[in-house]
Amino acid sequence: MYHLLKGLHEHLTRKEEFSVIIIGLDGAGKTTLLERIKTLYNDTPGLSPDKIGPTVGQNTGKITLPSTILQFWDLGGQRGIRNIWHRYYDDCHAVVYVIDAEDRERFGEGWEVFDSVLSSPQILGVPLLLLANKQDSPTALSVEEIRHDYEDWHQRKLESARRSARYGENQDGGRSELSARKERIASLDVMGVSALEGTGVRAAVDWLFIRVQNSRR
Ligand SMILES: Nc1nc2c(ncn2[C@@H]2O[C@H](COP(=O)(O)OP(=O)(O)OP(=O)(O)O)[C@@H](O)[C@H]2O)c(=O)[nH]1
Ligand SMILES: [Mg+2]
Repeated sequence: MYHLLKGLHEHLTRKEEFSVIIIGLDGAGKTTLLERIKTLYNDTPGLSPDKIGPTVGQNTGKITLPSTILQFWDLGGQRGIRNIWHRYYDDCHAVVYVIDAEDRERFGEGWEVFDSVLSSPQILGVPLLLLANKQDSPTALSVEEIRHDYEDWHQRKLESARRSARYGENQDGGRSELSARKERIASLDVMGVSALEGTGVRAAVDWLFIRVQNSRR
């Protein structure tokens, strides 16, 4: 009887675990975000921002929510180590792409990388959240401005590719993939956060919590 009840209790209180990867250019604030999430949700606080250096490899963190565990993988964003991201794609349940909303000079590079993430077939159906970080800075672009900047960049890229007839139809696997990507951009969720101050971080975690439940794979 004891074992039966114990088993039942374990079954009823079991938590489902989901993996979330956090990617984006170096310096976007991914590790600061992960450590902020740990501080907000765990008893043991995460590292303070002044203790965080560039990530070579990965950092992990886990938080417990009602009936759910979110396991985060924060991956280094330096150019030379971005090519390991794809190894995490098969097993992730959500993707967070962080952009430094303050660093206008690197938007182009950020969108180029984001575009290759968007077109990765392994994560085509996986919830994807774009976070415009550093909203505490007076010079940061707002969520709307970030969205427009990406849409403009994408439009320009399509036009220049059309001129050289290399993008979309030919190189990227045909019309269906291009339209899947367009759909994805149209329904893209963008949220503003300050990893440094914690603003918007709970709203982003709520988004992840809801989206991973709704799209189990
Ligand atoms: N103002 C401001 N600065 C931030 C914020 N988040 C991160 N930073 C700063 O941005 C710099 C880079 O932050 P990291 O968290 O190390 O960036 P990362 O994306 O993990 O970089 P890699 O590990 O190299 O990929 C640090 O100086 C942070 O203090 C933010 O919300 N606001
Ligand atoms: Mg880092």
